[in-house]
Amino acid sequence: MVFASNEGNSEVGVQVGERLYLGLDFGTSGARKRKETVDWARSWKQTLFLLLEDVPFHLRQIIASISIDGTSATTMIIDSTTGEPLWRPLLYNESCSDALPVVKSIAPENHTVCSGSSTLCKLVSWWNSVDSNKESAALLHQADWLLWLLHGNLRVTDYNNALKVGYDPELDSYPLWLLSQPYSQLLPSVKAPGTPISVLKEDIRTQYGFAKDCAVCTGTTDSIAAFLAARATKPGKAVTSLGSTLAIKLLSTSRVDDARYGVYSHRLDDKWLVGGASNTGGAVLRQIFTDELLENLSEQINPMKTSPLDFYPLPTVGERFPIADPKMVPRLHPRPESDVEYLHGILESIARIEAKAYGLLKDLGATQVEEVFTAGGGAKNEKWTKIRERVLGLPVSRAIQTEAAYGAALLALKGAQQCAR
Ligand SMILES: Nc1ncnc2c1ncn2[C@@H]1O[C@H](COP(=O)(O)OP(=O)(O)O)[C@@H](O)[C@H]1O
Ligand SMILES: O=C(CO)[C@H](O)[C@H](O)COP(=O)(O)O
Repeated sequence: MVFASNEGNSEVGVQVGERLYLGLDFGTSGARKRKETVDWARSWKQTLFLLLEDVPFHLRQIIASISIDGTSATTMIIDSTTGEPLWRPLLYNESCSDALPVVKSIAPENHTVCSGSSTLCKLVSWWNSVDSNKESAALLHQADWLLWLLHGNLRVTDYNNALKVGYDPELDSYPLWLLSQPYSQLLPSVKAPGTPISVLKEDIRTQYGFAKDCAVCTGTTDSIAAFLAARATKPGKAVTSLGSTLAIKLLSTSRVDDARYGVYSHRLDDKWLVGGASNTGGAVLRQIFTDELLENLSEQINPMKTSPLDFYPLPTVGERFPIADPKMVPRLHPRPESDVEYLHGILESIARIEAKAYGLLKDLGATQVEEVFTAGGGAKNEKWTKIRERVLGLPVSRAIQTEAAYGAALLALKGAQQCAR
């Protein structure tokens, strides 16, 4: 949870008349409860209200707007009247490859939806597996559903979250091949990220003491929120989010989409955020080392030395980008005796995947990457930054704001500015 202020910083020392803008990150570990929690929807809802309670009471009255980011392609099938889930949420990295042949038969070749983990595959998989509730169902993404709990208007999303269900952000509409399907009635209406939808619901506002005019605005995906937080505005600037996964976003003047490699382009105003998300990243590190050990071992690494170890670190079977292969097997052997060498090999192997990813974006026609900012938990690892700089052959630095929640707060600010017009 992060506040942005109209004074341009994220400190919460408040001046008279100042307003604050609240961003909540429901990224992979941002606002998740424990791993063993099975009822995701209940857990997210509880966490949302715990976060509202965590906002210091004296600040609640001056919060002008709220926005939320969530994991991309985390799909909820809900009752269109009550908003209650009709099915368990299908998480961002789940693959519904049973629906892939059908989706491939209706979508253009190599379209972003042609991946088992796309929102559209999840929708089609659900549609084909149930007999009841089809008429009353609606589709929302994780961030949309949480925002609905705050503003009460069902069936609204943003064009970033809608990308993987097939929304075309260039045409600003769902394509005809999608609208002609029987399940198109489930699709939410689409707004730009940071669009004010409504004021905070009366009961929540009075219970928690928020202001009467507190606006709830559309959100975005977690890695776009991390990009926004880094405030990179020129084509050629990129953000690598080293969280549980490794997500890459490069600001480009040209749009590139190719499901064969898990590459897609999100719209960012009049430009494109080209990239993809690999399943490598911090989750696999956490399977092997504690965060404390990671820090200690990293200190002993000489980042100027090339590691001869060639791994493909994945937490489980399956990769999305730069190789889209749901059957890819993790490669983390041979494990050397020295844990420092082992970690060095893993960090360097992840850096090689990152380098391959940026190389691929260039080959597919995106603007050439010039500089990489890092967000997420891995951003604090200076040795890793040095390794990545050597392997990528590019300047790499930690973003000034590494929290995706800050990007969501910037969207809340954008929404509040629209309200003020
Ligand atoms: N010193 C470190 N070096 C590299 N990675 C780290 C370090 N400390 C934590 N991490 C990784 O950061 C990840 C958490 O980052 P975060 O941005 O919170 O992830 P998420 O995508 O889940 O929101 C963990 O998976 C952990 O392995
Ligand atoms: O891997 C993820 C989980 O942290 C990201 O949510 C995700 O897949 C990246 O998607 P997008 O590029 O659509 O934001």
